Amino acid sequence: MLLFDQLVKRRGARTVLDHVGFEARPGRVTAFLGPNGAGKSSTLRILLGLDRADGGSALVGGSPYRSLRDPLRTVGSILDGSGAHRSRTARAHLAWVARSNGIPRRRVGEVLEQVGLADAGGVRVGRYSLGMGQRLGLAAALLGEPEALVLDEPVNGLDPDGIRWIRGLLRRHADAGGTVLLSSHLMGEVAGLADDLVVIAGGRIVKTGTLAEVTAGFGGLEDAFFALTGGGDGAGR
Ligand SMILES: Nc1ncnc2c1ncn2[C@@H]1O[C@H](COP(=O)(O)OP(=O)(O)OP(=O)(O)O)[C@@H](O)[C@H]1O
Repeated sequence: MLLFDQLVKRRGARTVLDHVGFEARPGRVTAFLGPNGAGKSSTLRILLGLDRADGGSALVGGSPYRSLRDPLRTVGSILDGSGAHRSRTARAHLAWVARSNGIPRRRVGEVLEQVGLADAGGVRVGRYSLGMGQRLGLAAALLGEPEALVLDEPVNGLDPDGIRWIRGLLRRHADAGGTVLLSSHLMGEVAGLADDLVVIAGGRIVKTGTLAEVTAGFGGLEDAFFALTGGGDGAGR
């Protein structure tokens, strides 16, 4: 379970997160939807201990990320690409992440297989396409077999096959009891995948609910999204 409660973040005089509160529950895929600049990455960065909130809390299974004993075994994440050095091979990168987190080496081969990079594990990351980089980021997120996955714009750079593949992977993770939270600024991507939607605009949560609940009274998710987010104007205040 991922729980955000009254989260406030200020940057200078601007409030970029204004009492953001929602939850992502086990067994569900939760999509965090909003236009560019709405506050999705800021929210996820606080959850993952990369940034501090000015108010409120963000908890992973009841604890702040920084106090987790085994973070990679609790929550796997993708933020800002794979984080791998260009001169390293994918296998070497994953082996390093595994070693520094006490994760058995055998997991490296398993996750490469799981994300469809088994044949590209020996290739330097600098030669990877955008889509391969996304797969590598997901491999690192899966290394510790975490209960929760937190993915910032995971389908960016994936082709239609890749999008179908990641949908299946996230669906299986949730069906096995895991928690999945993914952000997106493209509603079409999440329509066929998410159980629950959380819509943010201008640093405020404007709607939460199931796909049916969020789209009720609108022509579809796209109409709902534009109506709720004010036509895509997500610039904070
Ligand atoms: N390091 C920073 N310094 C100053 N302002 C920032 C910083 N990071 C984000 N912001 C601002 O905070 C607001 C929220 O940005 P954030 O990246 O969280 O939005 P987002 O919903 O993830 O958008 P995108 O889809 O473009 O990544 C924006 O107005 C952005 O310009």
